[in-house]
Amino acid sequence: MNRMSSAPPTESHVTEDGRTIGPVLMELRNITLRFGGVVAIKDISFDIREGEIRAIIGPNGAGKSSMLNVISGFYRPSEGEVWFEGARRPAMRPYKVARQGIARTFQNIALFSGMSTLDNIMTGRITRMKSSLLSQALWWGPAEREESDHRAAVEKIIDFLEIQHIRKTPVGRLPYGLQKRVELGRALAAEPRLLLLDEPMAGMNVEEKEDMSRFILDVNDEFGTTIVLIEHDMGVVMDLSDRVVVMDYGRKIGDGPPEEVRASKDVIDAYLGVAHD
Ligand SMILES: Nc1ncnc2c1ncn2[C@@H]1O[C@H](COP(=O)(O)OP(=O)(O)OP(=O)(O)O)[C@@H](O)[C@H]1O
Repeated sequence: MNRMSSAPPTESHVTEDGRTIGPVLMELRNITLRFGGVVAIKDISFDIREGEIRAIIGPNGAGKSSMLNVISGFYRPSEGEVWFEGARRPAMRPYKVARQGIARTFQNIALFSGMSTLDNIMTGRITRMKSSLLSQALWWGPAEREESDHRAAVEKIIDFLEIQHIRKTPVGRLPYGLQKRVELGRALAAEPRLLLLDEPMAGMNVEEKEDMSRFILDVNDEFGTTIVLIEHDMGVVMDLSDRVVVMDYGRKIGDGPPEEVRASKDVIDAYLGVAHD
């Protein structure tokens, strides 16, 4: 499926499957990230357009998670700049980045296992809560009204992800695929503009992968959410993404629509391990 055509950074265009890809939402400019002597990312630049699904792929240790952490604001690059919505993003704490509309899921599930599906998704609303902790604790005035608004938003997500039947179940008792779906729900509860998914299909069986793929596409289609995902399953990457960044040893070795990247000799050599014709 060709879901992407190139367009200038300020212009929108419509994909073959009828989705609108807007102007550049985030730009990574010459990002280098060092951990002591280890250079995890070496001078990488790329952009992320509004409404697109952007994949980051590469072999183990290529620097994908490090890049996601730069995008999320968890890591500050050693060199280079992150531009978000047309402005250079200053160094800021992760919760401030979250308030800018960036949410993520993790490679290993990071839910509260003793809490219900509903309560876990509710924690995703924290960045949108306005009333003070004291008024929430006292269940006072504005806090009560706010709580019911948040509750309504969470119920919508539960319907959207088709998890009504497990809304009261402690997530630790759920099968893996459903836990990943709850984690997606928690990220969606923040109503992000940019959603970062770190290996959303890892450890899933075929059916669970199909379900997750469908939900990722639906989130993108229905809410217009821009999505960046790291994924090892090449079939999934090729089906879902508009554009793919390929990393190897901290460098960018490919960037473009999936079919273009798949045909690149550098990428085949580094990552796919497929014999050349
Ligand atoms: N916090 C850290 N401290 C030191 N080195 C790190 C740290 N995080 C990552 N690295 C190193 O940076 C490099 C890139 O790691 P990273 O986890 O970003 O790669 P990856 O592509 O996500 O790998 P994987 O697919 O295995 O998750 C590796 O050499 C790794 O050992």
